[in-house]
Amino acid sequence: MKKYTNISDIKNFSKAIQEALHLKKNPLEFSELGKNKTLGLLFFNSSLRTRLSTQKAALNLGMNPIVMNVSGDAWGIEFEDGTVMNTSTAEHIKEAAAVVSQYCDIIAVRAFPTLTDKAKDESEQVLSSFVKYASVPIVNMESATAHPLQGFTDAITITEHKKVNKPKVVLSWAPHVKALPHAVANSFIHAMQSMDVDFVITHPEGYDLNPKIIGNTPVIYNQGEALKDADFVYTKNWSAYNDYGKVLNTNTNWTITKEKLGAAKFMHCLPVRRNVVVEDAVLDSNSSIVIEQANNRTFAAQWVLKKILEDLK
Ligand SMILES: NCCC[C@H](NC(=O)CCC(=O)O)C(=O)O
Ligand SMILES: NC(=O)OP(=O)(O)O
Repeated sequence: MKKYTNISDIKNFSKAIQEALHLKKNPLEFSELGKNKTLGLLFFNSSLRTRLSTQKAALNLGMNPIVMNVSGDAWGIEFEDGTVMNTSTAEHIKEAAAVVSQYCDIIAVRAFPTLTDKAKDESEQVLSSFVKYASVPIVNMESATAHPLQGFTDAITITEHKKVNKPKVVLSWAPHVKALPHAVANSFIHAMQSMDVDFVITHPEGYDLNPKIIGNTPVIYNQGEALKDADFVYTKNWSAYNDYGKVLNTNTNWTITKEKLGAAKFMHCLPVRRNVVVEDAVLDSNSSIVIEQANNRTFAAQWVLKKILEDLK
C-alpha cells in the first residue's frame, strides 16, 4: 500500500479485517518488519486514542515513532501556492513536507476541517498537500472529510462482536454543544458500505451528509423507527453539511438512552460527552463496546502500517 488516506485504499476489505484480527491475537509477530524505520506523527489537532494507538501499532512493528503537535509547536505552515508570506505563516508546506520526509519513512497527519470553508475542507488542503509534497507514504489520522483508521476499526469491531451473519447497524446522529466534523460519520458509512450489513442512517432533518457519500444507504428521519431491531447503534454528532458547519439542533430527544438501545451494542469513536450524546446508563453497561472499540484502533493502525512497510522501496 502506497498511502492510507481513505477507506478505499484497502482493496480487499473483508480480508483486511481478518488480518487485523490476526494481528490482535499476535501483535508482535511482525516486530522486525519496521526495524530502523521511523513513523512521524503530526498533529494539527488534539487526540488521545489516535496519538497513542498509532504509536503503539508502530512499536508493535518495531518502528520508531516521533510525534509533533504542529499547531502549537511548529512554525505556522503556509498551504496556499504563490502567497506573499508577509503575515503569520513562517514556512511553506513545500519545504516542511520535504524536510519531514527526510526524517521519516512514513508520515501520519491529523488535520481537522475549518467547518467554515466547505470548498477548502472538501479539497482536503492539508492532507493532500502532504501527499503532494512529501516523498514518503502518508497516513490519514483524521482529515477534513475522513477518518479511515476509525472506520476500519469500527468494521473490525462489528465483525468481532456480531452474532448474526448480517447484523443491523444504525448510524444515529446525537446532539452536541459544538460544531463537529463529518469525518467520522463519512468513514463509518464508507466502511459499512464495504461490509455485508443491514445499514441505515438516522438524523434530524437538516443534517443530511454529503449525498455522494450516502449513495444508496437508507436515511430515516425517525430515530425510533431506524433503531428498531438494531444489533449495533453507532452514535456520532456532526454539524450540518448543507448549512455548512452550523449547529441546527441540540434536542436531547436524540440522546441515546438504554431504552432506545434495547438489545443493541453501543459504539462511539470517543471522546464522548456523557449525558449529551449518550446517557451514563448506556456507557456504564455491558451494552457499550466503546472501550474494546478504542483498543482495536491499535490493530487497524498496525495493519495499515504493515501494508505500507511491506511496500516501501
Ligand atoms: N477523533 C474522534 C473525534 C474527533 C472530533 N471530536 C471532537 O472534536 C469532540 C470534541 C468535544 O467533545 O469537545 C470529531 O467529531 O471529529
Ligand atoms: N477516536 C479518535 O480518533 O480519538 P482521538 O481524537 O482521541 O484520537
